[in-house]
Amino acid sequence: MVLMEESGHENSVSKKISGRREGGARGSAGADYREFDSSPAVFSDRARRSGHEDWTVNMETLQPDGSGTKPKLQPPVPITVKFEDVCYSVSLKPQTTWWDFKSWGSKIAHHADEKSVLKDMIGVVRPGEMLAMLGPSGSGKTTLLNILGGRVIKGNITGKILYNDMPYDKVMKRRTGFVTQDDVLLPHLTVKETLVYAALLRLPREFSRQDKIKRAEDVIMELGLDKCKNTIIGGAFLRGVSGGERKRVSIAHEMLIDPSLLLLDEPTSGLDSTIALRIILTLQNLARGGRTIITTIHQPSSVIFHLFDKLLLLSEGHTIYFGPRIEAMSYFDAIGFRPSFETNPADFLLDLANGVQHEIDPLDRKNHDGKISSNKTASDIQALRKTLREAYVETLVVHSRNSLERAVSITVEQKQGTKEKSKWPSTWWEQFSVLIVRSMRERRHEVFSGLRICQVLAVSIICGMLWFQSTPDQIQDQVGLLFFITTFWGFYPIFTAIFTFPTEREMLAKERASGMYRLTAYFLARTVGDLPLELVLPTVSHVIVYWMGGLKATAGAYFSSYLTILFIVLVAQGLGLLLGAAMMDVKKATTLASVIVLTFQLAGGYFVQNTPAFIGWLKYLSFSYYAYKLQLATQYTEMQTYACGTGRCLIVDYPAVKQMGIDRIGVSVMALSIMLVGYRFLAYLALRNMKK
Ligand SMILES: Nc1ncnc2c1ncn2[C@@H]1O[C@H](COP(=O)(O)OP(=O)(O)OP(=O)(O)O)[C@@H](O)[C@H]1O
Repeated sequence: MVLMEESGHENSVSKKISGRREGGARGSAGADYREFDSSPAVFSDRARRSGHEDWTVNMETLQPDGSGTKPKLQPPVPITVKFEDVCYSVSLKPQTTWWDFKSWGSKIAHHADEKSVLKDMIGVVRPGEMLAMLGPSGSGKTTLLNILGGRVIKGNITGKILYNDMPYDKVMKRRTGFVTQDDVLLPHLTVKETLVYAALLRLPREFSRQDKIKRAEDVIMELGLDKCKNTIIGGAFLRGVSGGERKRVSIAHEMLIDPSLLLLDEPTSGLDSTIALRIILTLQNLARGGRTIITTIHQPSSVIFHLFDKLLLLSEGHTIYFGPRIEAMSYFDAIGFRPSFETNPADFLLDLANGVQHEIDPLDRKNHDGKISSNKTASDIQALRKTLREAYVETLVVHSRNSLERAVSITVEQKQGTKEKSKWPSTWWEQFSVLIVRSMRERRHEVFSGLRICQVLAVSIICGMLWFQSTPDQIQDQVGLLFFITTFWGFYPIFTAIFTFPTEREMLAKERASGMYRLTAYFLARTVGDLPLELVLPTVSHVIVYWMGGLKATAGAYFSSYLTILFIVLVAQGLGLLLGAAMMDVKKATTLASVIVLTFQLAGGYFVQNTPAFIGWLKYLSFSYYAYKLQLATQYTEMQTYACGTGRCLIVDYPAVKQMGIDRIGVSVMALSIMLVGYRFLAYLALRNMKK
């Protein structure tokens, strides 16, 4: 009965879309659900019968051999993903803050609770198949997808996950595309820039630069992004492409490399039904080309539902169905659940996973618009979920376990390597140069934003006016100006550099997870790439302040003062990078930076001249101290004098200068050089240990 309903439903869908019929009458429900897995033969037969070929949306270029795309990508490597008894749990520690003593007590009193997120997940997806993971919100779809994509490191994972009977490794990483639920893209790049840079980084070395760009353009066409290719991606506060277009860019980003295994987290959420269908059709076409596709999906339309080959239905972290999509309804019919009125099978299955079964009230059955009732009490919901879980486990015991090949455990797997050598898609130098250009393009708006320019110009002009044409005779004012220049350019860059890594954290994690580039290439490109832009503002400011402020008008003094400013900017930038990379949280990093900035400023040698011995060492940590000393040395000589009382005194004897001294310049240069390299090196280490 249900089988007929399902077939009927499929027919009506097929008719609506393509006028073709899908599937035919099948055997009894029990007999139908004899396979845990669908064999390739059965699958390809099904694919032929599905008759969806004429739905194609400009798919020619996505043929398995890459026809229509020049040059040809390697044909996909067939990948079978098997997972068995996969469990995932996380420990929920009580929230403790160091300043809240009460929370310490609660931490001691309560042991961390283990939260089971996934329990005994089992399944297999073969090349050519598209698996949909369906389930209510919070049922564990994203978590399982992340685990299958090798992207979960926190928590406790047990079970077996194999890719062609091998563990997940670097080779697999580069064959895998992963589209996250939130689109992780650089907001200031255009669609075309985003995809061209991705192509340059991700496509194999055999491709020439022109070929890579051509591939990006082809994918833009395939995903219908041509109209918006020159529009910026945008973000929360920056108008860019639409949500649907952004999602398609994320998918295009992965499709560029023509991955053999493609994982997608809710690729259709927030899209209208036509675009959603188009995306799923694209994925189906990719699968037909021999790829393995695994996607989570929230609430598919019936049309979309019928495009999936396999279905994994989750309920509260448990599987309640895994198998061919076409057999899902017959399975539930066989265990006593069938829709009592015509409905989208996906809705029916989602309701079941939610522990709800809608029925037309028998008393109203005669009425055409009969009332829909559902057994919704909490205990009923739990009972239904339990029944479904148990029924699935029972079915699994009888039918399916044997069809999954046994494999070594996940812990053993991780120690084994694959024989195939992992290769970076591009050379270090290529990675560096693409990343440097990308980073400069992404930041061009930021660095030259009108606001920043106005800010620096305003401060410089005000500063120039306040100290207008000062002379060494006004020694107190002039050393004040030198200290101000040092502190301003010593701290301003910290607060811009702090944002560098935390704001790109997700991007970095995503790109590193897909093996796009080496961390050294990214790190150097990100830090070196910003330099020319970061150095323009201090250059402009220095011209204004130096000449308005009446500082020493010789080329030697001007340029050495200028180089000192650039030096301090670089050191401060390094400290900002370190704080950002170590904290990976802008709020925390800025708070810590403000404490450090104040400490360095106070210990810089201008405000306090007689520091107590126990804290006197602090100045040696302050880069302001060394930079201020260098600035003094650029302006004054040993024998230079200033007007004091009725006569003239040596500048080196003026208290603020005397306690700093203008000798031993080499030590200051050395100290700043160590900081310049040291902060960056520590920042790199912090980035390397960044939690995903
Ligand atoms: N690291 C973690 N710490 C605490 N809870 C976690 C963690 N990872 C997952 N969970 C919990 O596991 C459950 C499943 O989350 P998951 O994001 O996989 O659900 P989902 O089915 O993808 O939901 P949605 O459709 O809303 O995205 C949620 O209750 C989530 O809060």
